[in-house]
Amino acid sequence: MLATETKVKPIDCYHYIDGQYVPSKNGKTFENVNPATEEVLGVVSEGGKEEVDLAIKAARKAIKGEWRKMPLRKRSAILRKIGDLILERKDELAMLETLDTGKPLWLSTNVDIDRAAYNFHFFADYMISVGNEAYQQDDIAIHYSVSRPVGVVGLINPWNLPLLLMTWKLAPALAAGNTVVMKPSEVTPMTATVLAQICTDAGVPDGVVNMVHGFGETGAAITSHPDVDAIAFTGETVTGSAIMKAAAPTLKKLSFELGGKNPNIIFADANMEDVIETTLRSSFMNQGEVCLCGSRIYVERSIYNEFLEKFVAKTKELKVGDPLDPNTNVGALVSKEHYNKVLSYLELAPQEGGTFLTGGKPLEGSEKGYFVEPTIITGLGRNSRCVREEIFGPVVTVLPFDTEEEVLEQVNDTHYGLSASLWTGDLKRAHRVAGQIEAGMIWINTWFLRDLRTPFGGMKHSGIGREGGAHSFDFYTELSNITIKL
Ligand SMILES: NC(=O)C1=CN([C@@H]2O[C@H](COP(=O)(O)OP(=O)(O)OC[C@H]3O[C@@H](n4cnc5c(N)ncnc54)[C@H](O)[C@@H]3O)[C@@H](O)[C@H]2O)C=CC1
Ligand SMILES: O=C(O)/C=C/C=C(\O)C(=O)O
Repeated sequence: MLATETKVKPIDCYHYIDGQYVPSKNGKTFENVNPATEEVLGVVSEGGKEEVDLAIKAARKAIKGEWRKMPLRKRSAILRKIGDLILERKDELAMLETLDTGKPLWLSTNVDIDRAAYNFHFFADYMISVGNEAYQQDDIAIHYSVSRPVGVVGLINPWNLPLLLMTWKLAPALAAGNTVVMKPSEVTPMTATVLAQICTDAGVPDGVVNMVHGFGETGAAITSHPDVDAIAFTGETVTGSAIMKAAAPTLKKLSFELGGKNPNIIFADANMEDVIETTLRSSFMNQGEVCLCGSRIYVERSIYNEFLEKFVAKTKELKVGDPLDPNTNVGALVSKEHYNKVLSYLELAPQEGGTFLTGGKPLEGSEKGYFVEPTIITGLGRNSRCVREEIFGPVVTVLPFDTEEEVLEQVNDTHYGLSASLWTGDLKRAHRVAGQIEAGMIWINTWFLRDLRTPFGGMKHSGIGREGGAHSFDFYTELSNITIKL
């Protein structure tokens, strides 16, 4: 531990199959490392084809069981209970999340774990309020639709918001009556391991929630398995592409939330104080490891210098370091591999003509842990790799622009299309520009303001489909239309 000792002990992570924690049959494990200290937190069972088969078999059996037939109100009450139990175990879960990810403990507590509970509370309410379509066609016929669960769903997740993203998929999947096999990231396995037990404690029948730990090969064994009906995935764009290929022979339903290189567009008439405060969050929250972070910042030329002066000054005030210290703003990057990836872009930036206004290097004086100083780069060309590629760390590029047309052209000149944040005091311009940005989610004069009913997801190489409210239900259900001739 660094500054603060903790009573919560890290856990070894086992698979969860048919309501039981189980090790791998062949005893294979790998180490789980705390990215802030480089200490080994524990071991994780590494699942192979055998564990994936067992988990899918349990889920397949359970799909015929009581879960999907359970009265809606009872299933909803179980979802609510899962949310309650997450909140009851909030301190423990927050600490495990921080030990696994390196993010500040206050962030795990107030964002990740709160939202994980809310994902269940939201869908517990949502599931009892939705109905299906019905149409009367003159005096000829009545058409109505009935829904059923998709079946066995594979939920595959990354390491940046481990419990938040797992529950974002698990809650609607369960609400719709499916059974699941979860595959958390190999880098952050602890909170999903606890979540599996919480589901059982809340009354979810055995076999409905299963989990297999492991690397990409374990995920691939799920995505290619003939007895899995659908895959919901969040992670890298190239992984999404590999999953699509693996899922093709068995024509699985797919939901993808992939990478991004999101623009912040700041016009001269925006409220500078709000701009600076929010840009600080959209750049460096969670060490920049949020798919929605705005890492390409475009500023209208007349306020470019003023923006940079204020933004750099505030960035320099950010405290980087011990995730357990309540004053820390930016913690450790999630793993050595990811740290090296981010550092490789910091090496590249000057070669591409960039200048660091702050940061640009590992945290000074830090001997252990994967800490990188929040970094602002200017002077890069629009085609430089640092401007075009997803770095997924505390690194932003800032470029000036002169006209609306010019900035829109640059903003849309990318394969990604996840989110954007647009800043202006002119309402007409706000609507006009927002309507032309090729992204799934656009915030005006704010960032990461969420309502779980809204469509969440990306276009182009940033994803397929949308999550949230009715959109999640669309994915996790199959519809049959029934027509009665009058
Ligand atoms: N936009 C987003 O939401 C996120 C994007 N990323 C991006 O991805 C990069 C790497 O992060 P990772 O977690 O390693 O992402 P990843 O896409 O490699 O892994 C995400 C999950 O997919 C699994 N997986 C990997 N290969 C697979 C395969 N062939 N078939 C099935 N499952 C597979 C992994 O084990 C993990 O559970 C980051 O540097 C960042 O650029 C990471 C996290 C979130
Ligand atoms: O659902 C949310 O509010 C946030 C989701 C964030 C991601 O999907 C991500 O960072 O990968």
